[in-house]
Amino acid sequence: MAASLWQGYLSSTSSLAGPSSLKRRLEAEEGHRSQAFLYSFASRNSHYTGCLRMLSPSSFLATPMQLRSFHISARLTCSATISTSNPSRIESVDFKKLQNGSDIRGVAVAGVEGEPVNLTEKVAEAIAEAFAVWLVERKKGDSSKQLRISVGHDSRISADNLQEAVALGITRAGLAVVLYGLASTPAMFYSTVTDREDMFCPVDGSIMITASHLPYNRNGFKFFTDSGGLGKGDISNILATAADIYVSSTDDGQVSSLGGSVKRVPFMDEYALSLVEAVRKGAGGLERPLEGFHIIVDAGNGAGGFFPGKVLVPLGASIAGSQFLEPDGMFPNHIPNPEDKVAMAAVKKAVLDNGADLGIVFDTDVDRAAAVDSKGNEMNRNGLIALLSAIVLAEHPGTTIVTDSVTSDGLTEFIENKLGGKHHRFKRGYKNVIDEGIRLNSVGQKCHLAIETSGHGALKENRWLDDGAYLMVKLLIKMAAAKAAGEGVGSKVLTDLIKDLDEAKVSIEMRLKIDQNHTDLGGGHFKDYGEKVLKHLETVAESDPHLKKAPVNYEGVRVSGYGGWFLLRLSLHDPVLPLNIEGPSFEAAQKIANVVFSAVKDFKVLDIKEILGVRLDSCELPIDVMPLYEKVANIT
Ligand SMILES: O=P(O)(O)OC[C@H]1O[C@H](O)[C@H](O)[C@@H](O)[C@@H]1O
Repeated sequence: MAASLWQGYLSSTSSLAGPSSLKRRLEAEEGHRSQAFLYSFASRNSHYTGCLRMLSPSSFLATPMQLRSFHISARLTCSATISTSNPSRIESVDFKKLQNGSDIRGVAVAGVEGEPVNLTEKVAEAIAEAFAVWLVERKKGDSSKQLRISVGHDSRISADNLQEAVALGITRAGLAVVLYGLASTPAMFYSTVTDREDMFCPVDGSIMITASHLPYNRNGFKFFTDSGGLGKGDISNILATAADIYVSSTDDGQVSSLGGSVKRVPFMDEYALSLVEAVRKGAGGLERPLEGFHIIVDAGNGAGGFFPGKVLVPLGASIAGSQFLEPDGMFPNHIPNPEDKVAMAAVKKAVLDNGADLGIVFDTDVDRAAAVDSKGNEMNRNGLIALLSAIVLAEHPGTTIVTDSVTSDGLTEFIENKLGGKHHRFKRGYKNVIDEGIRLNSVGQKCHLAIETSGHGALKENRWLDDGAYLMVKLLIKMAAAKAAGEGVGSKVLTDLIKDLDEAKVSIEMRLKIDQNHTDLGGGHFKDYGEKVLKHLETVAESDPHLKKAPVNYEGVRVSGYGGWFLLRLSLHDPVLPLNIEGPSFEAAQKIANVVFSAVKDFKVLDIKEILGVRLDSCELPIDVMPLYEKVANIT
């Protein structure tokens, strides 16, 4: 039996508790990883899973307690023929719980109390295999060639392990794998519609390994074909297939090899070039249309670090002061999330400190974005929607703008009365919003932009690709065009576009939890309970002369009154009723909060502490409702 000797880094990313198997994964790196071998085997008395990889010091970290610094250099002797004589059945997993709307999300790294790992490598393998099976079924008319799937990931610490597992699952189903490494979610969709055989494109399907802005211990998957992101129904089917694959597999120590159907290509370069070309085209064909502009990017240590060097620099912009471009799955600086106040404050500070013209912030996987102008004014949430609406409506007068449900009344007024467009306020959820934009066009109602307050957004001209980077491309084109027209360099052209947007003085978002362990729930489903709360609130609101129910509304209860509005709705995923309130003053917001409070206070399963926080004076606030006042920091 010939033994192979390897040297590299050994680290643990799994629970220290329980009789979990030991897996060692060895990857030989030769040149550009032209040859990759994957071995796995089990050991009953080990209490951690391991990962060994050569020359890859950055991503393999230790237990979450010491994640930043734990690296053990090890010499391991490993034989491909090792096997156990007693194969153990793998631990049971509730695959349904991994569904998050049209995404898959789970806990991939152990160590956070109350959050056991449910997205193990074995689970990931089964899910990837199930996606491959789904894809084969869908493309069965085209059986002449081996189908291929691209795989990319964001900067999470579990990314490399999951990527290997995903590649294994796909090859087991007999499909080819194209690995992109660190990538953005929109680039993955782009790979399904790009004609570049030297890059193995178009691929038939694509998997992005990401959990967006969620904490470091989570991870998940998004799936694409050339028709866009998979929907909820497809994800449910894939998870059901994956559960079957998973239970019929054993952790038997058999050698698995990725074989030769795995390729690696620098696809992000190709995608970045498409953004560069879009700006050049939009700016009248100039090679360096951003010459003279100083633009700062804050990637929050996610996957967006490519943007300054590969998009802005070729266009001629200065990127000095751009920050947090290095991928770091512990997100040491701030959460990469354009809705997050700390993230927005960070990019704002960088813009002001450096005297830049514009700041751009991305979420972890770059399907969401926001901006700040040279004065530090934030252009996110309603502001970003207003800005993109102004740009799109100038190109397509009268078009419909589809948004999510938590957009402001001020935005409607701006789109309809100032820009002459139509605001179609739909449901929360980027896929809901984008699909609605596509549907409207199919029934003859023109729509060119579908965008959420979260910073997700898609344009018809860009194949409805949900792409934060492309939203920023639209802003860059506007700035470049203004410069070319002799209107000067800077972001004033953007600021001016939304000067008539009337933003509410107070904007509050709360998430009222439905306690699933409460005896009053009586074993019922939280969604049914939430619906009861909403029904009751609706009845109360209808009988209150100060209030007016929104005439058209697609989810929850949306009501105007006291110069502002509220929306209470069921979360898309969680046992939570998110409550949004906007008002012209804190007093008005309090009055609105009182309405909701009085209506829902007898629903004991609902945690209404947060509303209490709005009702009381700050001096009377109990400690546990204090966080509300951070939310109220939106008072302008
Ligand atoms: O309904 P919520 O819990 O507020 O979540 C709603 C959000 O869920 C996910 O994060 C989706 O990616 C977003 O598009 C959506 O807006």
